[in-house]
Amino acid sequence: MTIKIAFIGFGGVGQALAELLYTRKEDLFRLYGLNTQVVAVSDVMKGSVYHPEGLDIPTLLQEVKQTGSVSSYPDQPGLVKGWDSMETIEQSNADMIVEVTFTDVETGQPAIDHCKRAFRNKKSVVTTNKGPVALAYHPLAELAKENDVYWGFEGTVMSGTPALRMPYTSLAGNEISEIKGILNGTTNFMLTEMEKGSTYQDALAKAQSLGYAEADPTSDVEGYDVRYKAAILANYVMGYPLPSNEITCKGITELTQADIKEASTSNKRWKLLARVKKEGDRVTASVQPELLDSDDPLASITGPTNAIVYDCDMAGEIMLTGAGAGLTETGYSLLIDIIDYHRTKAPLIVHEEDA
Ligand SMILES: NC(=O)C1=CN([C@@H]2O[C@H](COP(=O)(O)OP(=O)(O)OC[C@H]3O[C@@H](n4cnc5c(N)ncnc54)[C@H](OP(=O)(O)O)[C@@H]3O)[C@@H](O)[C@H]2O)C=CC1
Ligand SMILES: N[C@@H](CC=O)C(=O)O
Repeated sequence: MTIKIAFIGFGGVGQALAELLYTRKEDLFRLYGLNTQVVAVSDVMKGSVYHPEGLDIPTLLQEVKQTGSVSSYPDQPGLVKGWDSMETIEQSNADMIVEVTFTDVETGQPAIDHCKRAFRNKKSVVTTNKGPVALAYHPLAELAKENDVYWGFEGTVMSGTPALRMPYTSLAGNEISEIKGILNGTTNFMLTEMEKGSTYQDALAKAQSLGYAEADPTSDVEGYDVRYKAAILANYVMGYPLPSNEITCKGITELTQADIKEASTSNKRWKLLARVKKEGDRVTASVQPELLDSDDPLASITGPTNAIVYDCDMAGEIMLTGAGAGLTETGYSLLIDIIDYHRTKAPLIVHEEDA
């Protein structure tokens, strides 16, 4: 059973997943009977290449590293170059679209249209792009269902840490009255670096170089990235259609080094917190820096690590902590979804070479 995969977007996260699919290939087959084949990559600046019988992952990664583009992938019979994202989604023989373009914090595009086009063409989608889930969860979930395809988005909240699957599976049956947490790796990393004496600009540059920040880091530092994550938690975990523009949002841009120093002299720490609260039939959410006592479990979360606390009526408070950003970690989140897809959908797929 082979799952044919097309990458839409081939930046840090896309390349990290490609690397995992290659290096873990034998284990994935041995452990889960999972076989994958990358048939297409389509990226704006890094070019586009498609072969119905599969592309060689080390060659793809090497071409991107050496030339900045997959357009230099060696020509061979059947190879197609130059398809844009929509042509790749529609015309390739991929079963699964890996949507890893940048997250647009205003419109969620072009990722929303990529998901729609894929579902209408009976293709499943796994994504770490927050836009489609934060802005269009309900219509997209409906469309995926109508077309009997899979939609996975574990990495949209806390990267490879199972912040969405855990409440869905392991906390099932609880009434969750509040979800709060540190949900952005870049800003938590920056606050930690600034506590150690780094300037705001140096801390941001370091977060960018480590692959934690968004393509436009304004999304991180102004809190828009966390606002999307809070919307995802409200819509997906709490089942409430909370529009992201109804979530009050303040980032860390007004926090100075003096504020951070003053907090630590009084045994406190600034953290950028999201809170999603259920009150009666309503769910409300906020994103803002909060001053926490140093004995608060969330105060001890440093660097790019994130943490989330689910306030459950039966299980009590459950806290989950782990990576909030990072290329391998986020690539891994897509792999979790692909394995899940394989477990639920793959028995339906039969390609000629499997028969
Ligand atoms: N990095 C992380 O730790 C995490 C990232 N995410 C999310 O994962 C996604 C990918 O992140 P990351 O890989 O770091 O981001 P990058 O900016 O490295 O990669 C995004 C890629 O998408 C490409 N792209 C943009 N628009 C299109 C389009 N219309 N068609 C095809 N390709 C397009 C860009 O092309 P080019 O630049 O060549 O123009 C770029 O190569 C983002 O949505 C991000 O929010 C989620 C969790 C953690
Ligand atoms: N830029 C984001 C990436 C993950 O969503 C972050 O820093 O958390």
